[in-house]
Amino acid sequence: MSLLSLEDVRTDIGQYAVLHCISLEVPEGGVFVLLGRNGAGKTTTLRSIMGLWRPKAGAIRFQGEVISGLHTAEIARKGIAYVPENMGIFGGLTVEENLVLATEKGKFDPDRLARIYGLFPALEQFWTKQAWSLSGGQKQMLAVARAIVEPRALILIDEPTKGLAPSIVAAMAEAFRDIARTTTILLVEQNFHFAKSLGRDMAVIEDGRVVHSGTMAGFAADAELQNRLLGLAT
Ligand SMILES: Nc1ncnc2c1ncn2[C@@H]1O[C@H](COP(=O)(O)OP(=O)(O)OP(=O)(O)O)[C@@H](O)[C@H]1O
Repeated sequence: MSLLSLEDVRTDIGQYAVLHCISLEVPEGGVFVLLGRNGAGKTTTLRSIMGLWRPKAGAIRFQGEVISGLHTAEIARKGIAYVPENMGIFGGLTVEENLVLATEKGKFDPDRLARIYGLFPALEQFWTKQAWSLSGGQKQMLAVARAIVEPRALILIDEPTKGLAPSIVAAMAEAFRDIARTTTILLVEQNFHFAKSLGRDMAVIEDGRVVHSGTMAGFAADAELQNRLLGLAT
C-alpha cells in the first residue's frame, strides 16, 4: 500500500480548472519528486493534498484513509506537514518562538530538538534571533525544522532551494537525505540537479496532468525525455 495516493484528482481555482487529472502513488520512505514547468500545477497539487484547495473530484488517501474533504488542521494531525514556497515563518518571532508555535502542546520533545540542532546547527546558534534577520538558507532550514518538530509520516516541501547559494543547497540535500530516513518527503523542485540527487521515485506534471511517472534513476538517464517534458538541454 502507498503512503499517499492521489486518484484522478481535479482541482479548480475559482473559475479555472487547474488540476485536470492527477494520479500519484507515493511509497513510504525516501524522497518522491514532483517535476514540471512553471504553472504546471505542482503547488496546486501540494495544496490540494493539504486541504488548502478542495478537489472537486477524485480521492486523496493517506495511510489508506481518504483525507480529501477534511480540513487542513485535521490533515496535519494525521501526520502531514507542509513547507510552502514562501516558507510560512514569522519574521518578527525568534527561531525558538517559530518552533514552539509549530509544536502541538507548546513544548519540545528533547530528542527531536537535538535532532533539529544536529541537522541545522545554525538554528541553535541563532535560537534567540528574530527570523527576519536570518539568511535565506537559514530561513528555509527553520521552515523545514518547523515541519519536523512533531513526528510526521509525510512532509510536503515546495521549492526549498529557490534563490539559495550552491553551498547551502548541498547542506540542504544532506539534511533532506537524513530526514528521509524516517519521514517520507514529497518534494516539488525546479533544481533538477538537486532533485536528481535525492529522488527515488518521481512524476512530471504538465498542464494539471501527470504525464510521466517512474524512478528518478530512469528519468535521469533519459536526456530526450527530460528535454521533452522539462525543456532541459540535452
Ligand atoms: N490563486 C490563484 N488564482 C488563479 N490561478 C491560480 C492561482 N494559483 C495558481 N493559479 C494558476 O494555476 C496554475 C498552476 O499553478 P501552480 O502554482 O500550481 O503551478 P506550479 O507548477 O507550482 O508552478 P510554479 O513553479 O510557477 O510555482 C497556473 O496556471 C497558475 O497561474
